[in-house]
Amino acid sequence: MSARAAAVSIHGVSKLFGKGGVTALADIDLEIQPGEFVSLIGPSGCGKSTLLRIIGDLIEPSRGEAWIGGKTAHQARLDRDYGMVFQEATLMDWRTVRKNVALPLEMMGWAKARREERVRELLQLVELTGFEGHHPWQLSGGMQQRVAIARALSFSPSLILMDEPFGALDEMTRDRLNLELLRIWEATRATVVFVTHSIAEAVFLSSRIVVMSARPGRIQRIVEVDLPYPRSNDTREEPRFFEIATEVRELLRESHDAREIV
Ligand SMILES: Nc1ncnc2c1ncn2[C@@H]1O[C@H](COP(=O)(O)OP(=O)(O)OP(=O)(O)O)[C@@H](O)[C@H]1O
Repeated sequence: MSARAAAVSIHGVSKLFGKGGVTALADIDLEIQPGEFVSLIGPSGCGKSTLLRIIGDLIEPSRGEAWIGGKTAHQARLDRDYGMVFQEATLMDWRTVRKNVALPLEMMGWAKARREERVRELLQLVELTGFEGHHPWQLSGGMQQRVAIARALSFSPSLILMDEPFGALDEMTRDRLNLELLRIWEATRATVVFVTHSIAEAVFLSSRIVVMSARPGRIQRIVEVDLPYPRSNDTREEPRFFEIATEVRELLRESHDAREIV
């Protein structure tokens, strides 16, 4: 792997589901540099999750290639270069917070003492120290997502893939977790690819926003977000924040199903 390889490199990717079925993605080219925070936004069904899953080697493209840090997506998965977080926290209800976060490390055969040390660090990072012995059902939705984020970070992945991780949370909780996610991102220096339906969330978090159009899913435009990091709640009040949000909203309106976007 070359030191200068892109974190994600997508070349001519198309995805067709079933024979003569849905063309979910057509001719996607995208390069993401190490340490970037890139959001994918677009109308429902435009292929955001499909693209994220191709990057994560959960599904194969029908055409084209996905390279991760100079490796094939498949090799990157074998090397555990990914952390993944989905809309549902998918925690194991019968395991405590500590044991949920430790699960990938257990599967990799880490010794107990090393595992415990790592879990301690991770829970500190997501501000859940003190909740080690709780079960998922004793936590709020936002706390559960923080456990899922800690678990995804357990191997110190270089790439974190997030599919609407805060989509099921109320707006206040989402805003707070957005801030926390930026702090974690800055601390880990990982590359993040983030799927969202929320324009405000995309602008607040991202260094670039990939605006997609529907049927078949294509990249309509990539919007640079030139708001400086670290960002704070004040960032959401800046005129530049509104300008970029308006630009993204207008791009989405140009695309057919833009009314589905909130
Ligand atoms: N496993 C599958 N089999 C058949 N069609 C699929 C499959 N997965 C996705 N699709 C279709 O591919 C298209 C893109 O789906 P995808 O879930 O990637 O879109 P999305 O932009 O993430 O949507 P949403 O914003 O609603 O989550 C849709 O038309 C969907 O019905």
